[in-house]
Amino acid sequence: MSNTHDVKIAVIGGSGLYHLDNLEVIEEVNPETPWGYPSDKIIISKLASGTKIAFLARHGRGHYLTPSEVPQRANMAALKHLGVEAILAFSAVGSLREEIPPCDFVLPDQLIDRTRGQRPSTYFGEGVVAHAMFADPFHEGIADIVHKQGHVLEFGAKIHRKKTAICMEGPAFSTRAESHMYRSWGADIINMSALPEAKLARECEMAYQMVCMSTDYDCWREEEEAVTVETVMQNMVNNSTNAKTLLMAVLPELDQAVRSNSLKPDLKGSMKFSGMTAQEKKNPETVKKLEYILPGYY
Ligand SMILES: CSC[C@H]1O[C@H](OP(=O)(O)O)[C@H](O)[C@@H]1O
Ligand SMILES: Nc1ncnc2[nH]cnc12
Repeated sequence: MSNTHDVKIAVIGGSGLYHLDNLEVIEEVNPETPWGYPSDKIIISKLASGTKIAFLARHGRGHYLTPSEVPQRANMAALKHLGVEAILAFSAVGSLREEIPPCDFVLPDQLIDRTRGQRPSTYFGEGVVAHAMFADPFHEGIADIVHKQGHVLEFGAKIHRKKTAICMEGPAFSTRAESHMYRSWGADIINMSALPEAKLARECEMAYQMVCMSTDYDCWREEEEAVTVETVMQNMVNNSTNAKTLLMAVLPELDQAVRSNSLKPDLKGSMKFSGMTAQEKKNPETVKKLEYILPGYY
């Protein structure tokens, strides 16, 4: 595994968050993985403290990939191969709850899948079968660290945790009937990006937490105008300032936790015993591809 960059933390920027400011850029990398190239070049930067972070714009800088087109297997594989162990994944979300107004932040702990099977969502198959544990799709230890720094948020924004996200296919927004249905299912926020990103991070044994930024009330609130890209991007101006402030507050403790191996739960090694396929039945080509993310496992 190439750990030459010594970068253990990655930040994924979503809609409206295409770069981080005021960081010393060390290098831009564009690795070809066995699943193709990532969404864009990965920017490796250094904080004043010396902490390095990798930044990847999920839809590409200039936003040219729809949520369904994001090469999520390549994105997660490239980060894993760089040596990343923890990911803060920012996402613009619609709120399905009165108490989560636009500009509030949310750390979900649960996830409902409403994607349509169009997105490659696993590194397994083609002759190597394995099943990752996914009961808790986000990382509680990272959520604890982020939540503790919620007080730095400006513009009156609050931070919520232990909420349920729903990930839809898009790219069109939901109908009112769907929005009401998601509320009745217990979902609190909605986006188009959490899956398969969270699942692939788990297969790569990387600790992954989405940091969601509310941009709108979707379309369930009859008295409110239904969500448009214009509303989302207006609120993303404040959200993106808050995301950068929060990040700077969170990184020192997260870096310390990752480097001292004290981030819990520890996912390292979790995929080692998840394989089902008999040695003699494994497809050597797939085994070779998997070496890129989980060397020596299969
Ligand atoms: C521009 S509104 C819909 C779009 O915004 C979110 O993107 P991201 O999660 O990358 O911030 C949402 O998931 C949709 O892709
Ligand atoms: N209402 C919404 N539905 C899906 N994804 C979103 N991202 C931001 N707002 C959204």
